[in-house]
This record gives sequence, C-alpha cells and structure tokens, in this order.
Amino acid sequence: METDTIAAISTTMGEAGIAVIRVSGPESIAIVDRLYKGKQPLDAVPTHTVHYGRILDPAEGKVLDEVLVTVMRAPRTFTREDVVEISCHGGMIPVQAVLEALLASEARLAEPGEFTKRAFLNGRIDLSQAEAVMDLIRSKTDRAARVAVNQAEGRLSRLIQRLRQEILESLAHLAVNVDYPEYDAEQLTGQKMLEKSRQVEQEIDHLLVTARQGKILREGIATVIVGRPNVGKSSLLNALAHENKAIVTDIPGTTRDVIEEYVNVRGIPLRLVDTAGIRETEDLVEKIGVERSHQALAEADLVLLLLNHAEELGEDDRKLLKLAREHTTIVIVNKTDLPSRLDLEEVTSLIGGLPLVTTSVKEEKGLDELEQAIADLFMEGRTQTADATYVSNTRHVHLLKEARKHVHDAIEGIESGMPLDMVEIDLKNAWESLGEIIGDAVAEDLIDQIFSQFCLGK
Ligand SMILES: Nc1nc2c(c(=O)[nH]1)N(C=O)[C@@H](CNc1ccc(C(=O)N[C@@H](CCC(=O)O)C(=O)O)cc1)CN2
Ligand SMILES: Nc1nc2c(ncn2[C@@H]2O[C@H](COP(=O)(O)OP(=O)(O)OP(=O)(O)O)[C@@H](O)[C@H]2O)c(=O)[nH]1
Ligand SMILES: [K+]
Ligand SMILES: [Mg+2]
Repeated sequence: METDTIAAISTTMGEAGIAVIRVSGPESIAIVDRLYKGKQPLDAVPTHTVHYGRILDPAEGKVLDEVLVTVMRAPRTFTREDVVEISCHGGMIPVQAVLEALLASEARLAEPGEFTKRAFLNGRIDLSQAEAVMDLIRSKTDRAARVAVNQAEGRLSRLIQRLRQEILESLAHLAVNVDYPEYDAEQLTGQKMLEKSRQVEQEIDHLLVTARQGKILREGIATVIVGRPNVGKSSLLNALAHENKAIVTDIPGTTRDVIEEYVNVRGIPLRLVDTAGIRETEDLVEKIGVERSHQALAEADLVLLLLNHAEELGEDDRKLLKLAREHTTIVIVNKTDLPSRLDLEEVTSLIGGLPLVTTSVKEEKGLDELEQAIADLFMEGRTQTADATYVSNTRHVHLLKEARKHVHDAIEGIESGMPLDMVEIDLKNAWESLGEIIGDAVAEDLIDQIFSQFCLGK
C-alpha cells in the first residue's frame, strides 16, 4: 500500500468550462480540508458527496478559486484509496494555483498513470484492464473505443483467467496421478491433458486471429496514395478526409512533400499519406518528393494506386503497377467523368488479381465502392460484432504467442510419449505467460514502464 498522497490536474490543460484536480492517498481529505472553506469541514462529510466552497491560499488566506469538492473514502474509489476531486473554474491560472497550494501542503505531484497504477496495485483492476484505460484515451474510432471499453471492463482478463483455469485443471489431473497412481492410469491422464491442451491451443489461436485487426484498430492502416502527377491524389485524400487538407491545383507537381492525415473509413482508421506524383523529373525539389513517395510506398500496409481515365497508360504507370503487385493495392481509375483514353483491358491484364475501382473524385462518384473495397480487405469480409474480444496490445500478443508455443510443446510431448512431468513444465510455463498478460507476478520495472506511458493525471 502506498503511503504518500498524490495530486494532479486530470483534465486537459487549457481554457475550458471546468478543470478537475484529483487527489488520492491516506492524507487526501486532510490535505484538501486545510485549504478548503465551506459549510462544514471535509473530514465530517459522508463519503461520495459533493460540497460547494472555496480554496484559500494557506499563507495569505486569499481566495484562489470557487470550487466543488467531491469526497470519496476508500475502498469504493478509483484507486481504492481516499480520493478527493476538486472541480475548479477552467483556465490555467486558478487550476495551477490550487494545485500548487496542494503541493505546498504535503501532496506530491502524481507521475503519469499513477492513479491507474494505484488502482492496479490495490487490486481493483488487473494489468490488461489498466492498459485498456490508456487505449481508450488514445482510441481514434468508435470501434477502437468499444474494444478498449470491453477490455477495461475485464473481458480479456476473464478469458485469460479461464484459459489459465483450464491449464490448472490439466495440471491437477497430473498431480492426482502422481499422488495416487492407482486412481488413474498414466495413459488416461495423458489423454485428458491432451484434450485440454488442444482446446487451450485452439482458443489462443482464436485470440491471435483478432490481433491483426486489433493492431489496425489501434494504429491505423498505413495507406499511401500514389500515381502520376495530376491524377487526383490530393483530391482523393481530401474526399476521404471530408476536408480540404491537401492543396489541389491543375498544375502537375503540386504536392511536393508527403502529407499525412488520419481518416476513418467505415470504422477502420487509415493513416493516409498523399505523395508527390511519381515521374522521372529533373526538378530537384520534386525529385526529393518523388523519392519520399517511393519510401512511403515501401512502408505501406495499403497502396491506393491512381490511374487517369482520360490519359493513355504511360511508362510511369506501368512501373507503378509492377511495384504495386508486391503490395496490398487497390487500383483506382479516376476522372471517369472525362472521355476515356485509357485501355481498361490492358490495365486489367496488368494488375493481375488486384481489386479495381473506378471513380470521379470531382463528381464524388465511386467513393462508396472504394470504401467498401478497403473494408473488404481489412475486415476480411466478416461483419464485426461489437462484443468480440480483441487482443490489440503488442505486449499481449507477444505473451499469447509465447503461451501458445508452450502449450504446443506440451501437446507434442504427450503425443510422443514424453514423461508427463516434462509436459508439466511446458504447461506451467504456458500458465505463467498468460498470467503476465493480466499482471500476475510481473516485474516492477515492467509495471513502471507500462504506466509511465499514460498521460498526466490518469
Ligand atoms: N470525476 C471523475 N470522473 C471519471 C473518473 C474519475 O476518476 N473521476 N474516471 C477515472 O478514470 C472514469 C470513471 N471510472 C471510475 C472507475 C471506478 C471508480 C470507482 O470508484 N470504483 C469503485 C466503486 C464502485 C461502486 O461504487 O460501485 C470500485 O470499483 O470499488 C470511479 C471511477 C471516468 N470518469
Ligand atoms: N475531371 C476531373 N478532374 C479531377 C478529378 N479528380 C481531380 N481532378 C482535378 O485534377 C487536378 C489535379 O488534382 P490533384 O488532386 O491536385 O492531383 P494530384 O495527383 O495530387 O497532383 P500532384 O500533387 O500534382 O501530383 C485538379 O485540377 C483536380 O481538380 C476527377 O475525378 N475528374
Ligand atoms: K496537381
Ligand atoms: Mg497532389
């Protein structure tokens, strides 16, 4: 149990309607009470009640802010410690002044994530739930937020606990077998362990399948728009972003550098990159832009390759098409509002099996089809249920893979007739790897590292 009392501003810095300072720890009520002037002292009020009053400068007695104070006594609080929240008028001066008065009065400034860390250390939530709180703050789409909320409420934790329980049951069979060999023949024990282990392996596999989608939900799909100058790349970025983010002109070579924008396509976050049109060029600035385009292409998860419906296929197009076939690419024939000069048959033969969409960004045609093509590629055609349990955290994915390997070793061990006490080691290892996901017996420095990634006041 921590003994010091921590305080931090828990709302966004800057001008706002109100700002909340959170104080947690054994002295939180006493510390705030020394600065607070209201109808009654805070140590006399019932728990989970809100009180109007003023915060005074302890030295000079001048009013720092008019506030509402919420008093919540342990253990029914966010941290399971005594918590006091002070709602100040928004605006940095009064909030900072109140915080400074608290710090001058025995409270310590909280480290990033320290409130949530205390909730974890005091056993209110486990590690994967704490990590989900952070994911929730950072989520960029509704769907990502929903996944994080589910995880914060302990859905992944319960699944992991169930898997660990299944492994424990296998181990228990073994223990019975060792203690009372006449009770259960070794072969029968092996058979039961095999069944259970296969089941666990399958469930871990299920979870790992969700990991790819989980990563997409968290980080977004690195998507690059490429194509010859003037095919409409920047126009497409603007259309997908529903905003004029990139400069569009009829002059080829308008985009000189890489432009990045987060867009949300049917709940899938794309980290969309507009690039300089790719062509052989002598212009130095443009040349650098073109090189960056090539680099963006190399790093992309998804390539949107634009061709011009109103122009014949050029050498640059052919080169790009060849490159694109090495990536996950959607070929887009743009400017279909203009008369056709593009040989679509040739395009079809050059792109192999790549999906092809025709658009007129100018007339806002074909954009739905494009969005559908993107969704098809990345949601693998499956409808997303809101209640699916996703793994989205790289630390969790790594540990699940580790656990899967141990379980697999156990299965192979049983199948090849290895002594069961050897198999026992593999299963114990699997049990431990799974335990690390929920923070069972993880090293202190890892915990510090995880929580330090949180924002201040969380
Ligand atoms: N003002 C304020 N709003 C907030 C938070 C906060 O700390 N303060 N939260 C902070 O992130 C989130 C809400 N999360 C919370 C989670 C648990 C408890 C809590 O007190 N849990 C106790 C009591 C539950 C009960 O009474 O039923 C517990 O679980 O023991 C409070 C907030 C979002 N909004
Ligand atoms: N007719 C027609 N014009 C379009 C369409 N899409 C874009 N344009 C026009 O084509 C011109 C070039 O568009 P941009 O979006 O700047 O093209 P870009 O590929 O980003 O060009 P660079 O950055 O110069 O490589 C602009 O005048 C756009 O208005 C379309 O579907 N039909
Ligand atoms: K242009
Ligand atoms: Mg452009």
